[in-house]
Amino acid sequence: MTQSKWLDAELKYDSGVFNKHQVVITRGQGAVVWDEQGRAYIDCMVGAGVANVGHSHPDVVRAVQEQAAKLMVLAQTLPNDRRAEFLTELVSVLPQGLDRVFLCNSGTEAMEAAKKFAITGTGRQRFVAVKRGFAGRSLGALAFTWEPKYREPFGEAVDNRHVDFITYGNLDELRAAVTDETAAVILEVVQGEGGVRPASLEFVQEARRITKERGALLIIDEIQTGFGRTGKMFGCEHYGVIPDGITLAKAMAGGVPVGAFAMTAAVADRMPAGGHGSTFGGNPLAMAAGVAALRAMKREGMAEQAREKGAYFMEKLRAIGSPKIREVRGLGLMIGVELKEKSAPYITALEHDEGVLTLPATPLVVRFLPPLTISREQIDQVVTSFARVLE
Ligand SMILES: Cc1[nH+]cc(COP(=O)(O)O)c(CN[C@@H](CCC(=O)O)C(=O)O)c1O
Repeated sequence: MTQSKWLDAELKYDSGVFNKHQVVITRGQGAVVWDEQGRAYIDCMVGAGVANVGHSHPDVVRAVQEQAAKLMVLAQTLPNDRRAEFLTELVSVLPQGLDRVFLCNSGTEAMEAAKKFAITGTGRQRFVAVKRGFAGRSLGALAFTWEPKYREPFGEAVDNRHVDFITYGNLDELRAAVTDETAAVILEVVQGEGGVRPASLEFVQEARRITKERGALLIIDEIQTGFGRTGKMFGCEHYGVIPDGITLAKAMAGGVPVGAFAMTAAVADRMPAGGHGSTFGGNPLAMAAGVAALRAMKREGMAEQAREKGAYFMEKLRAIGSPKIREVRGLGLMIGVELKEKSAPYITALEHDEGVLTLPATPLVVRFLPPLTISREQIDQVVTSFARVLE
Protein backbone atom coordinates (compact mmCIF):
# COMPACT_ATOMS: atom_id res chain seq x y z
CA MET A 1 0.00 0.00 0.00
CA THR A 2 1.46 3.40 -0.97
CA GLN A 3 2.15 5.71 1.93
CA SER A 4 -0.52 8.32 2.55
CA LYS A 5 0.13 11.71 0.98
CA TRP A 6 -0.98 13.25 4.30
CA LEU A 7 1.61 11.21 6.21
CA ASP A 8 4.22 12.15 3.61
CA ALA A 9 3.52 15.82 4.11
CA GLU A 10 3.63 15.64 7.90
CA LEU A 11 6.88 13.70 7.89
CA LYS A 12 8.34 16.15 5.39
CA TYR A 13 7.32 19.42 6.99
CA ASP A 14 6.73 18.72 10.70
CA SER A 15 9.38 19.90 13.22
CA GLY A 16 10.43 16.27 13.85
CA VAL A 17 9.89 16.33 17.63
CA PHE A 18 7.01 13.83 17.47
CA ASN A 19 7.35 10.09 16.93
CA LYS A 20 4.74 9.90 14.15
CA HIS A 21 2.48 6.83 14.02
CA GLN A 22 1.90 5.34 10.55
CA VAL A 23 -1.85 5.99 10.47
CA VAL A 24 -3.66 9.15 9.44
CA ILE A 25 -6.68 9.77 11.67
CA THR A 26 -9.31 11.83 9.86
CA ARG A 27 -12.52 11.57 11.88
CA GLY A 28 -13.78 11.04 15.42
CA GLN A 29 -17.10 10.58 17.16
CA GLY A 30 -17.55 9.73 20.83
CA ALA A 31 -14.96 7.11 21.79
CA VAL A 32 -14.07 6.14 18.22
CA VAL A 33 -11.75 7.62 15.62
CA TRP A 34 -11.28 6.47 12.01
CA ASP A 35 -8.21 6.50 9.80
CA GLU A 36 -8.23 7.53 6.16
CA GLN A 37 -8.86 3.92 5.09
CA GLY A 38 -11.99 3.94 7.27
CA ARG A 39 -10.56 1.65 9.96
CA ALA A 40 -12.07 2.31 13.41
CA TYR A 41 -10.06 2.64 16.64
CA ILE A 42 -11.39 2.82 20.18
CA ASP A 43 -9.58 5.90 21.45
CA CYS A 44 -8.14 5.57 24.96
CA MET A 45 -5.63 8.35 24.20
CA VAL A 46 -8.00 11.24 23.29
CA GLY A 47 -5.14 13.66 22.70
CA ALA A 48 -3.60 12.86 26.10
CA GLY A 49 -6.75 13.33 28.13
CA VAL A 50 -8.55 16.06 26.19
CA ALA A 51 -11.77 14.57 24.79
CA ASN A 52 -13.39 13.71 28.13
CA VAL A 53 -16.80 14.51 26.59
CA GLY A 54 -15.97 12.35 23.57
CA HIS A 55 -14.85 13.35 20.10
CA SER A 56 -17.05 16.01 18.42
CA HIS A 57 -19.68 16.15 21.16
CA PRO A 58 -22.77 17.51 19.31
CA ASP A 59 -23.28 20.35 21.81
CA VAL A 60 -19.67 21.47 21.41
CA VAL A 61 -19.84 21.20 17.62
CA ARG A 62 -23.03 23.27 17.49
CA ALA A 63 -21.62 25.90 19.87
CA VAL A 64 -18.45 26.25 17.79
CA GLN A 65 -20.39 26.49 14.53
CA GLU A 66 -22.72 29.17 15.89
CA GLN A 67 -19.98 31.21 17.55
CA ALA A 68 -17.64 30.96 14.56
CA ALA A 69 -20.35 32.55 12.45
CA LYS A 70 -20.87 35.27 15.06
CA LEU A 71 -17.53 36.35 16.61
CA MET A 72 -14.28 34.37 16.99
CA VAL A 73 -11.71 36.95 17.94
CA LEU A 74 -11.73 39.48 20.78
CA ALA A 75 -9.05 40.87 23.06
CA GLN A 76 -9.58 40.16 26.76
CA THR A 77 -9.78 43.88 27.43
CA LEU A 78 -13.13 43.83 25.61
CA PRO A 79 -15.83 42.02 27.63
CA ASN A 80 -17.82 39.36 25.82
CA ASP A 81 -21.03 37.45 26.56
CA ARG A 82 -19.57 33.98 25.87
CA ARG A 83 -16.48 34.62 28.02
CA ALA A 84 -18.65 35.90 30.89
CA GLU A 85 -20.86 32.83 30.51
CA PHE A 86 -17.85 30.50 30.55
CA LEU A 87 -16.27 32.12 33.62
CA THR A 88 -19.61 31.89 35.46
CA GLU A 89 -20.03 28.24 34.44
CA LEU A 90 -16.44 27.36 35.38
CA VAL A 91 -16.52 29.06 38.79
CA SER A 92 -19.82 27.27 39.53
CA VAL A 93 -18.03 23.88 39.36
CA LEU A 94 -14.66 24.91 40.88
CA PRO A 95 -13.92 24.29 44.56
CA GLN A 96 -15.27 27.02 46.85
CA GLY A 97 -13.24 30.26 46.86
CA LEU A 98 -11.42 29.70 43.57
CA ASP A 99 -13.40 32.44 41.85
CA ARG A 100 -10.79 34.43 39.95
CA VAL A 101 -9.51 33.01 36.67
CA PHE A 102 -6.68 33.84 34.27
CA LEU A 103 -7.57 32.47 30.82
CA CYS A 104 -5.01 31.14 28.34
CA ASN A 105 -4.67 28.35 25.78
CA SER A 106 -2.78 25.35 27.15
CA GLY A 107 -1.61 23.59 30.26
CA THR A 108 1.90 24.93 30.10
CA GLU A 109 0.54 28.47 29.81
CA ALA A 110 -1.67 27.82 32.84
CA MET A 111 1.42 26.70 34.76
CA GLU A 112 3.38 29.78 33.67
CA ALA A 113 0.52 31.95 34.91
CA ALA A 114 0.35 30.01 38.20
CA LYS A 115 4.06 30.61 38.75
CA LYS A 116 3.77 34.37 38.23
CA PHE A 117 0.60 34.75 40.33
CA ALA A 118 2.23 32.72 43.12
CA ILE A 119 5.26 35.03 43.15
CA THR A 120 3.23 38.23 43.25
CA GLY A 121 0.65 36.60 45.52
CA THR A 122 3.22 35.81 48.24
CA GLY A 123 6.21 38.04 47.50
CA ARG A 124 8.30 34.86 47.54
CA GLN A 125 10.44 33.22 44.85
CA ARG A 126 10.95 29.55 45.80
CA PHE A 127 8.79 26.55 44.86
CA VAL A 128 8.38 22.97 45.93
CA ALA A 129 7.65 20.47 43.16
CA VAL A 130 7.44 16.70 43.11
CA LYS A 131 9.67 14.07 41.50
CA ARG A 132 7.98 12.46 38.44
CA GLY A 133 5.77 15.56 38.16
CA PHE A 134 4.97 16.94 34.71
CA ALA A 135 4.08 20.62 34.52
CA GLY A 136 4.60 21.41 30.83
CA ARG A 137 7.28 22.04 28.21
CA SER A 138 7.86 25.79 28.34
CA LEU A 139 11.09 26.87 30.02
CA GLY A 140 9.22 28.14 33.08
CA ALA A 141 7.00 25.08 33.47
CA LEU A 142 9.97 22.79 32.76
CA ALA A 143 11.51 24.03 36.01
CA PHE A 144 8.72 22.07 37.77
CA THR A 145 8.98 19.07 35.44
CA TRP A 146 11.13 16.35 36.98
CA GLU A 147 12.15 14.04 34.10
CA PRO A 148 15.70 15.11 33.05
CA LYS A 149 15.17 14.13 29.40
CA TYR A 150 12.69 16.99 29.07
CA ARG A 151 15.08 19.54 30.65
CA GLU A 152 18.65 18.55 29.77
CA PRO A 153 18.69 19.51 26.06
CA PHE A 154 18.11 23.13 27.09
CA GLY A 155 20.83 23.44 29.70
CA GLU A 156 20.83 26.53 31.88
CA ALA A 157 17.89 27.99 30.00
CA VAL A 158 15.81 25.76 32.26
CA ASP A 159 16.60 27.39 35.55
CA ASN A 160 15.20 25.33 38.43
CA ARG A 161 17.55 26.58 41.15
CA HIS A 162 14.46 28.08 42.83
CA VAL A 163 12.73 24.70 42.92
CA ASP A 164 13.08 22.05 45.64
CA PHE A 165 12.00 18.62 44.40
CA ILE A 166 10.58 16.16 46.92
CA THR A 167 9.63 12.52 46.65
CA TYR A 168 5.93 12.02 45.89
CA GLY A 169 4.26 11.02 49.11
CA ASN A 170 7.19 11.72 51.43
CA LEU A 171 5.86 13.73 54.37
CA ASP A 172 9.25 14.36 55.96
CA GLU A 173 10.68 15.79 52.73
CA LEU A 174 7.54 17.91 52.32
CA ARG A 175 7.79 19.37 55.81
CA ALA A 176 11.51 20.08 55.38
CA ALA A 177 11.11 21.71 51.94
CA VAL A 178 8.31 24.19 52.70
CA THR A 179 9.81 27.27 54.36
CA ASP A 180 8.94 30.94 54.78
CA GLU A 181 10.63 31.48 51.40
CA THR A 182 8.28 29.10 49.60
CA ALA A 183 5.79 30.76 47.26
CA ALA A 184 3.94 27.54 46.46
CA VAL A 185 3.90 23.77 46.49
CA ILE A 186 2.95 22.45 43.03
CA LEU A 187 1.57 18.94 42.76
CA GLU A 188 -0.75 16.61 40.83
CA VAL A 189 -3.07 14.47 42.97
CA VAL A 190 -2.64 11.75 40.35
CA GLN A 191 0.67 11.97 38.49
CA GLY A 192 -0.31 11.38 34.85
CA GLU A 193 2.71 11.43 32.56
CA GLY A 194 4.69 10.36 35.63
CA GLY A 195 3.07 6.92 35.61
CA VAL A 196 -0.58 7.30 36.75
CA ARG A 197 0.19 7.48 40.46
CA PRO A 198 -2.57 8.57 42.84
CA ALA A 199 -1.29 10.48 45.88
CA SER A 200 -2.02 9.31 49.40
CA LEU A 201 -4.65 11.15 51.41
CA GLU A 202 -2.14 12.15 54.07
CA PHE A 203 0.34 13.57 51.54
CA VAL A 204 -2.17 15.94 49.95
CA GLN A 205 -3.73 16.89 53.28
CA GLU A 206 -0.29 17.55 54.81
CA ALA A 207 0.60 19.70 51.79
CA ARG A 208 -2.51 21.78 52.51
CA ARG A 209 -1.75 22.01 56.24
CA ILE A 210 1.94 22.86 55.96
CA THR A 211 1.48 25.48 53.21
CA LYS A 212 -1.21 27.25 55.25
CA GLU A 213 1.01 27.12 58.34
CA ARG A 214 4.01 28.62 56.54
CA GLY A 215 2.28 31.17 54.35
CA ALA A 216 2.86 29.33 51.08
CA LEU A 217 0.26 28.54 48.43
CA LEU A 218 -0.91 25.07 47.50
CA ILE A 219 -1.32 24.86 43.71
CA ILE A 220 -2.78 21.66 42.37
CA ASP A 221 -2.18 20.82 38.74
CA GLU A 222 -5.54 19.53 37.46
CA ILE A 223 -4.63 19.80 33.79
CA GLN A 224 -4.99 16.04 33.38
CA THR A 225 -7.08 15.11 36.44
CA GLY A 226 -9.67 17.86 35.96
CA PHE A 227 -13.19 17.79 34.51
CA GLY A 228 -14.43 14.43 35.70
CA ARG A 229 -11.42 12.33 34.70
CA THR A 230 -10.83 10.88 38.20
CA GLY A 231 -14.50 10.30 39.09
CA LYS A 232 -15.06 13.73 40.62
CA MET A 233 -15.13 17.08 38.82
CA PHE A 234 -11.64 17.82 40.19
CA GLY A 235 -9.11 15.40 41.62
CA CYS A 236 -8.54 17.48 44.76
CA GLU A 237 -12.14 16.71 45.81
CA HIS A 238 -11.11 13.11 46.57
CA TYR A 239 -8.72 14.53 49.21
CA GLY A 240 -11.03 17.01 50.93
CA VAL A 241 -8.59 19.79 50.12
CA ILE A 242 -9.21 23.23 48.63
CA PRO A 243 -5.98 24.65 47.13
CA ASP A 244 -5.16 28.33 46.64
CA GLY A 245 -4.87 27.75 42.91
CA ILE A 246 -5.61 25.15 40.25
CA THR A 247 -4.10 24.87 36.78
CA LEU A 248 -6.58 23.71 34.14
CA ALA A 249 -6.54 22.87 30.39
CA LYS A 250 -7.02 19.70 28.29
CA ALA A 251 -10.72 18.72 28.61
CA MET A 252 -12.05 22.09 29.74
CA ALA A 253 -13.57 23.10 26.36
CA GLY A 254 -14.46 19.73 24.84
CA GLY A 255 -11.40 19.62 22.59
CA VAL A 256 -10.91 23.29 21.73
CA PRO A 257 -7.66 24.63 23.23
CA VAL A 258 -8.19 26.47 26.51
CA GLY A 259 -6.05 26.83 29.62
CA ALA A 260 -6.69 28.59 32.90
CA PHE A 261 -5.25 29.33 36.29
CA ALA A 262 -8.11 29.53 38.82
CA MET A 263 -7.20 31.12 42.14
CA THR A 264 -8.49 32.90 45.23
CA ALA A 265 -9.10 36.64 45.17
CA ALA A 266 -6.29 37.02 47.71
CA VAL A 267 -3.83 35.72 45.12
CA ALA A 268 -5.36 37.46 42.11
CA ASP A 269 -5.53 40.88 43.74
CA ARG A 270 -1.77 41.05 44.33
CA MET A 271 -0.83 40.78 40.63
CA PRO A 272 -0.03 44.25 39.28
CA ALA A 273 -2.46 45.44 36.58
CA GLY A 274 -1.11 44.32 33.21
CA GLY A 275 1.29 41.91 34.92
CA HIS A 276 0.37 39.01 32.65
CA GLY A 277 -1.61 38.48 29.45
CA SER A 278 -2.54 36.30 26.47
CA THR A 279 -3.63 37.21 22.95
CA PHE A 280 -5.89 34.21 22.37
CA GLY A 281 -6.87 33.65 26.00
CA GLY A 282 -10.62 33.87 26.56
CA ASN A 283 -11.45 34.08 22.87
CA PRO A 284 -15.20 33.80 22.17
CA LEU A 285 -14.86 30.65 20.04
CA ALA A 286 -13.11 28.67 22.77
CA MET A 287 -15.39 30.13 25.42
CA ALA A 288 -18.50 28.97 23.53
CA ALA A 289 -17.02 25.47 23.28
CA GLY A 290 -16.19 25.56 26.98
CA VAL A 291 -19.72 26.53 28.01
CA ALA A 292 -21.15 23.67 25.95
CA ALA A 293 -18.61 21.18 27.30
CA LEU A 294 -19.06 22.12 30.97
CA ARG A 295 -22.84 21.95 30.66
CA ALA A 296 -22.67 18.57 28.92
CA MET A 297 -20.35 17.25 31.66
CA LYS A 298 -22.87 18.28 34.31
CA ARG A 299 -26.02 17.22 32.44
CA GLU A 300 -24.60 13.80 31.51
CA GLY A 301 -23.07 13.23 34.96
CA MET A 302 -19.69 12.50 33.38
CA ALA A 303 -17.73 12.54 36.65
CA GLU A 304 -20.06 9.87 38.03
CA GLN A 305 -19.74 7.93 34.78
CA ALA A 306 -15.96 8.04 35.18
CA ARG A 307 -16.21 6.80 38.76
CA GLU A 308 -18.44 3.85 37.90
CA LYS A 309 -16.80 2.90 34.60
CA GLY A 310 -13.32 3.39 36.01
CA ALA A 311 -14.00 0.87 38.76
CA TYR A 312 -15.40 -1.53 36.17
CA PHE A 313 -12.47 -0.99 33.77
CA MET A 314 -9.83 -1.58 36.46
CA GLU A 315 -11.65 -4.66 37.76
CA LYS A 316 -11.68 -6.16 34.24
CA LEU A 317 -8.01 -5.26 33.70
CA ARG A 318 -7.03 -6.94 36.98
CA ALA A 319 -9.05 -10.00 35.99
CA ILE A 320 -6.82 -10.51 32.93
CA GLY A 321 -4.35 -12.05 35.37
CA SER A 322 -1.40 -11.79 32.98
CA PRO A 323 2.03 -12.50 34.55
CA LYS A 324 3.27 -9.50 32.53
CA ILE A 325 1.17 -7.11 34.62
CA ARG A 326 2.80 -5.73 37.76
CA GLU A 327 -0.02 -3.40 38.84
CA VAL A 328 -3.28 -1.87 37.65
CA ARG A 329 -3.78 1.56 39.27
CA GLY A 330 -5.58 4.82 38.80
CA LEU A 331 -8.58 6.87 39.82
CA GLY A 332 -11.80 7.01 37.80
CA LEU A 333 -10.99 6.75 34.11
CA MET A 334 -7.37 7.78 34.59
CA ILE A 335 -5.85 4.31 34.50
CA GLY A 336 -2.33 2.95 34.26
CA VAL A 337 -1.22 -0.67 33.84
CA GLU A 338 2.40 -1.11 34.92
CA LEU A 339 4.03 -4.01 33.09
CA LYS A 340 7.16 -5.97 34.08
CA GLU A 341 8.66 -4.98 30.73
CA LYS A 342 8.57 -2.01 28.38
CA SER A 343 5.05 -1.00 27.41
CA ALA A 344 5.85 0.42 23.95
CA PRO A 345 5.52 -2.88 22.00
CA TYR A 346 2.11 -3.52 23.58
CA ILE A 347 0.91 0.00 22.84
CA THR A 348 1.97 -0.53 19.22
CA ALA A 349 0.27 -3.95 19.04
CA LEU A 350 -2.94 -2.54 20.51
CA GLU A 351 -3.00 0.07 17.76
CA HIS A 352 -1.89 -2.03 14.79
CA ASP A 353 -3.45 -5.42 15.61
CA GLU A 354 -6.45 -4.48 17.75
CA GLY A 355 -7.56 -0.97 16.75
CA VAL A 356 -7.15 0.46 20.25
CA LEU A 357 -5.25 3.70 20.93
CA THR A 358 -3.45 4.08 24.27
CA LEU A 359 -0.43 6.08 25.44
CA PRO A 360 2.61 5.54 27.65
CA ALA A 361 3.28 7.07 31.04
CA THR A 362 6.96 6.25 31.75
CA PRO A 363 8.52 3.28 29.92
CA LEU A 364 6.65 0.51 31.77
CA VAL A 365 3.10 1.88 31.94
CA VAL A 366 0.25 1.64 29.44
CA ARG A 367 -2.03 4.60 30.11
CA PHE A 368 -5.76 4.46 29.35
CA LEU A 369 -7.49 7.86 29.08
CA PRO A 370 -10.77 7.10 27.30
CA PRO A 371 -13.64 9.57 26.90
CA LEU A 372 -15.77 9.51 30.06
CA THR A 373 -18.65 8.57 27.74
CA ILE A 374 -17.02 5.29 26.65
CA SER A 375 -19.52 2.42 26.80
CA ARG A 376 -19.06 -0.72 28.87
CA GLU A 377 -19.13 -2.73 25.65
CA GLN A 378 -16.21 -0.66 24.35
CA ILE A 379 -14.38 -1.16 27.68
CA ASP A 380 -14.91 -4.91 27.30
CA GLN A 381 -13.49 -4.75 23.77
CA VAL A 382 -10.43 -2.83 24.98
CA VAL A 383 -9.79 -5.31 27.79
CA THR A 384 -10.17 -8.29 25.45
CA SER A 385 -7.73 -6.67 23.03
CA PHE A 386 -5.25 -5.92 25.81
CA ALA A 387 -5.43 -9.52 27.08
CA ARG A 388 -4.75 -10.74 23.53
CA VAL A 389 -1.65 -8.61 22.97
CA LEU A 390 -0.29 -9.68 26.38
CA GLU A 391 -0.50 -13.39 25.45
C1 LIG B 1 -0.40 17.37 34.68
C2 LIG B 1 -0.01 18.11 33.42
N1 LIG B 1 0.41 19.42 33.54
C3 LIG B 1 0.76 20.12 32.44
C4 LIG B 1 0.73 19.57 31.17
C5 LIG B 1 1.09 20.47 29.99
O1 LIG B 1 -0.09 20.74 29.23
P1 LIG B 1 0.03 21.23 27.71
O2 LIG B 1 0.94 22.40 27.68
O3 LIG B 1 -1.41 21.59 27.33
O4 LIG B 1 0.58 20.06 26.91
C6 LIG B 1 0.33 18.22 30.99
C7 LIG B 1 0.38 17.59 29.60
N2 LIG B 1 0.37 16.17 29.67
C8 LIG B 1 0.77 15.37 28.51
C9 LIG B 1 2.24 15.61 28.08
C10 LIG B 1 2.33 16.20 26.71
C11 LIG B 1 3.78 16.34 26.29
O5 LIG B 1 4.44 15.30 26.17
O6 LIG B 1 4.21 17.48 26.15
C12 LIG B 1 0.65 13.89 28.89
O7 LIG B 1 0.33 13.61 30.06
O8 LIG B 1 0.92 13.04 28.01
C13 LIG B 1 -0.07 17.50 32.14
O9 LIG B 1 -0.49 16.22 32.05
